[in-house]
Amino acid sequence: MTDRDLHTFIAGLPKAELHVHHVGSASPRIVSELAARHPDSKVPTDPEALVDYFTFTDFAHFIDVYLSVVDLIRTPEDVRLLTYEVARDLARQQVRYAELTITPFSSTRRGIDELGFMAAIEDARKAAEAEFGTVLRWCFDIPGEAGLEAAEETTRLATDDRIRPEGLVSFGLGGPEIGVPRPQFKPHFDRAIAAGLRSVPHAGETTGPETVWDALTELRAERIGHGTSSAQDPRLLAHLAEHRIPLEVCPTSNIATRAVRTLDEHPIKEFAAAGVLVTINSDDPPMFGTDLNTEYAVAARLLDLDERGLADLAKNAVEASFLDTAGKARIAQEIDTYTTSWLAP
Ligand SMILES: Nc1ncnc2c1ncn2[C@@H]1O[C@H](CCC(=O)c2cccc(C(=O)O)c2)[C@@H](O)[C@H]1O
Ligand SMILES: [Zn+2]
Repeated sequence: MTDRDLHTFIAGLPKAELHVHHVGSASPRIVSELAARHPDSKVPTDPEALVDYFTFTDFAHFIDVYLSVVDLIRTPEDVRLLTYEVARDLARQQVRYAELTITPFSSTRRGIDELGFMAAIEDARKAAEAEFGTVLRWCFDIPGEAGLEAAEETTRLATDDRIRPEGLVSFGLGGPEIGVPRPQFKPHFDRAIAAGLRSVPHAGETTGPETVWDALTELRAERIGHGTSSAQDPRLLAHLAEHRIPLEVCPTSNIATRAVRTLDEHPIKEFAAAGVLVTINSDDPPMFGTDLNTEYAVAARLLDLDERGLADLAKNAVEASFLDTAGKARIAQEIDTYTTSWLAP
């Protein structure tokens, strides 16, 4: 298969995305529009200048820049625009289903009314499903570095029946890991799980495998965001494989935040060799100069996959998703039909 064929195949392949951040998905077009609405911001309005602005020296720098984009989102209408446009970008890549990680605390602490925020994301979700056919679900994450107040507020927004949005399926934990031990959030995850949410913390992105163990044992993680450092612990890899706990792998993100030095050093091969269920994701695509299709092409190169291998990778994400059985079967069938017809003589 030529590179061109590979890209064409991936572009048409029906996909699910499990690890992509709401604000981190704001394209240069969306960022420019928001920056123009709020001209006092330090974020450049010129899409070309954004390329430099989105070049990071380390993970902490990435979070600083990320929060400057969060500062651009000030009204429920900003939230609606962002969400709807993100869904449009996903639909263009044949993403049929996406679990979008949203940090409601960052918006409510900046003064957006909580019910207005929830109404805006739900309005965009319904419009996107009707107009683009892309199904969106939400993961509300705790920005761990903001501490227990943020954890408490995120848990309240995710579990209060008068507030929590219909599309919410899971509960996460993001931001820096260094100096932010996972076990302190056990009570919050316990409450979220009791309220029917699935546990999907980031872990092992910027710290070692012990953080992944903490996510599993303390936060009862059903999937792990990144889990990059799991490769350093063969017993952990065996545990992930045996218990079918998927990793949400985001290769280009790990290079952009300097969590991994080069793509060739990325541990995705070790994960696959250990039998871990690997899913491919884009994390904060425009900030990392990527998109989901590009991440599939990267995975194809690193794992040496042909069309059937890529289709299996796409089906991993469907299997690891929080869709119901019928929803999973529908997308998996679509992937098979597409692949069979592509390969037909
Ligand atoms: N690759 C990533 N790995 C980890 N997280 C990632 C990644 N990409 C995006 N995020 C997001 O970054 C946010 C960080 C927000 C944060 O730390 C913070 C700290 C103090 C105050 C405030 C505030 O709002 O005032 C926010 C997280 O909520 C998460 O959703
Ligand atoms: Zn992430």
